Amino acid sequence: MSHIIFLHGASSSGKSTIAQALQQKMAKPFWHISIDHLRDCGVLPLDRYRRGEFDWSDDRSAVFDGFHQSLAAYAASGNNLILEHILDTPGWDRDLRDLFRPFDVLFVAVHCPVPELNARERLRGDRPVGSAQRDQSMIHAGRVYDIEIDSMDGIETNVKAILQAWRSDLRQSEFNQSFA
Ligand SMILES: Nc1ncnc2c1ncn2[C@@H]1O[C@H](COP(=O)(O)OP(=O)(O)OP(=O)(O)O)[C@@H](O)[C@H]1O
Repeated sequence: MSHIIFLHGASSSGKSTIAQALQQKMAKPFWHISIDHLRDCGVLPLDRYRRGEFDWSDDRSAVFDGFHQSLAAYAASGNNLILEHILDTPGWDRDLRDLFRPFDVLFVAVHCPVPELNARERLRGDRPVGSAQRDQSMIHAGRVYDIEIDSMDGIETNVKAILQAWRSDLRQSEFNQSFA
């Protein structure tokens, strides 16, 4: 059975940083995958959306549906995934729970204190400061995780905690088959 380690946190909470470090520590190959990777390698005609030639709101749903189904297809073919993603749209949680049913999913909350989130956004300089704070205040509500980590504990501690949870085989999140 393929494994999916799902890092769920606001933008700038540290998901990519943790995913990269975790990938180096796993005893088996794990893909590190995110919608950002599609965005950044030219799969989508982003410049044409930005110029207004296409309307992103017409296409967003199809893009993410395809992304979500591709994740399940990768896993169904025997690939293990470290997924970083944000469940910020109604229905995505249900879609992913259905798609990931055949797989072993470790659902990880990545938290970060608000002043640090704002500082990271300020440093990145490519997004409005405060948007991550807004996301963070909403995306974790009602979620049930296997493990919750705080980015301020440091990458090494976070990776160790995730590895320990993954190896424990104890799964209690909303992605678990027996979750009621
Ligand atoms: N533990 C940490 N301590 C200090 N800085 C960190 C830490 N983790 C990440 N950062 C920094 O915070 C910024 C955002 O980190 P990262 O890209 O990992 O977050 P993310 O959650 O993947 O964000 P996004 O969803 O926007 O891609 C980066 O500049 C990164 O270097």
